[in-house]
Amino acid sequence: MSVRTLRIGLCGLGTVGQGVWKHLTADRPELEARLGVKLELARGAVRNPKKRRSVRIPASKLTTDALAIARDPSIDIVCELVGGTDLAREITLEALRRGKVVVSANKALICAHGAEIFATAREHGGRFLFEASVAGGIPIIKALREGLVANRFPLIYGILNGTCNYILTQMEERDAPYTQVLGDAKRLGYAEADESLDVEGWDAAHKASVLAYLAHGVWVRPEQMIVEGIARITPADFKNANALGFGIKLLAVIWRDFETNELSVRVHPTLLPESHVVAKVNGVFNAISVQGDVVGTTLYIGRGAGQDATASAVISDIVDAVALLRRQKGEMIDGDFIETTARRQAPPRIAPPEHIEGRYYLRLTVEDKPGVLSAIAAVTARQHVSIASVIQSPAERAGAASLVLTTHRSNERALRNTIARLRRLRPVLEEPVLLRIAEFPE
Ligand SMILES: NC(=O)C1=CN([C@@H]2O[C@H](COP(=O)(O)OP(=O)(O)OC[C@H]3O[C@@H](n4cnc5c(N)ncnc54)[C@H](OP(=O)(O)O)[C@@H]3O)[C@@H](O)[C@H]2O)C=CC1
Ligand SMILES: N[C@@H](CCO)C(=O)O
Repeated sequence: MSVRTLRIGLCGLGTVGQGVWKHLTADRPELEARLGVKLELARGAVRNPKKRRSVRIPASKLTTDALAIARDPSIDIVCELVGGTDLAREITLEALRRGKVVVSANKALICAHGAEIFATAREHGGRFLFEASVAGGIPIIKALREGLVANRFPLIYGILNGTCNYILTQMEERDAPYTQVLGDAKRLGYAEADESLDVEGWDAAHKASVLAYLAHGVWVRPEQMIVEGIARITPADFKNANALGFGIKLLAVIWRDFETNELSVRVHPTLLPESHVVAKVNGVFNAISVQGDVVGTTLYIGRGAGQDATASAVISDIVDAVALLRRQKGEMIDGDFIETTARRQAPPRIAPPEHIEGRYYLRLTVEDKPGVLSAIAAVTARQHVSIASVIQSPAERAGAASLVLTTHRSNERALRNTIARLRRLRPVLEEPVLLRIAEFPE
């Protein structure tokens, strides 16, 4: 019996694409023996074919026309690794309309166009696989969709951006300047082509949107989330957090109250108790805690970005794609691909800010003179925000003091109102810095 050859097209041969090319080339004999097919890295699309790359790719296989790969009838599996949402959407839809399997690492694309992509796949018998889109090498999509299918998920939280975790770790451990560490993260291939997506929290928001869809069956847009990045965190915040017994992590939190049927999705720098396992996850590593109503808490840790970890996830999807393609199309049934683990129940509503509760850390740079603290306390009191502790230290600017307040339990609405009023106080010299204090179980 002749062995079937499956042809793979890689749209994008940057950090991730070259990793896939490298490892698939090295592992091909082993994979082919296991899968019972021949795998051919048939074509690759790039913007600049003359660019030097870390893998050797015959010029005859390269094109600048990524859509030609999506439309090529001889290509069975299309890997969309160009990034962005415009060309990436076109590649994905063109390939799915032809019944191909599309493998993607592109969380921005899924967050913006996931509903359209899944609908197109369903309509045309294509398949869309996206393990690499969340948490790099951690198989969190498989865990949610397959391993935890028996569960509902009241709480999913964790570190979803490797670049930010790398930056925060380096700032805390080495006292390294923010811009220098960001430059290192870019050189190491962790950061997005537009690094503001990382440091402003949007990349983690895109990933949280993908996880929220898998867990709850609704697409939550970034505008419906609280999204705050790490750019305003200073070495003083690490010092203050340490003094209070905390570390600082950029966390994504997906919380659902099944009684009120409300859902909130947010991304923000968070103070985590130093003893918390997620607080100890450093560098480019990601960590995701998933609380299931049947299983309890499960935790996933691994490299969240970078060439090899991401290639590992893409290759796992390619292997799944081979299994899907080996089955007769006519025999495919809905159940062989579970799109979301969410139950068939009324979709959740987005929780209003007054229902999102927690404790807060507020850093203010203020004039160092009598009456300032009481003016600030009057504002918090009017918003029913109760202060738990105050740390005062000299600020960097002359004549100013840095005030760090921590609060008892309050809510997002009250804190928003508090900050809006504090901004208007004359002795408050800079934009307040607000961090959340985690209250998660271990
Ligand atoms: N880097 C990482 O750690 C991770 C990245 N991802 C995601 O993977 C995807 C790819 O990321 P990454 O590899 O880092 O990105 P890169 O910027 O390194 O690579 C992008 C690739 O796409 C090619 N490309 C861009 N525009 C076009 C175009 N118009 N036509 C043809 N080719 C084009 C580029 O060509 P050329 O090389 O000629 O410029 C390059 O090869 C993104 O969606 C990203 O979010 C997901 C997980 C981890
Ligand atoms: N820029 C992303 C890549 C992985 O999705 C990160 O740093 O996490």
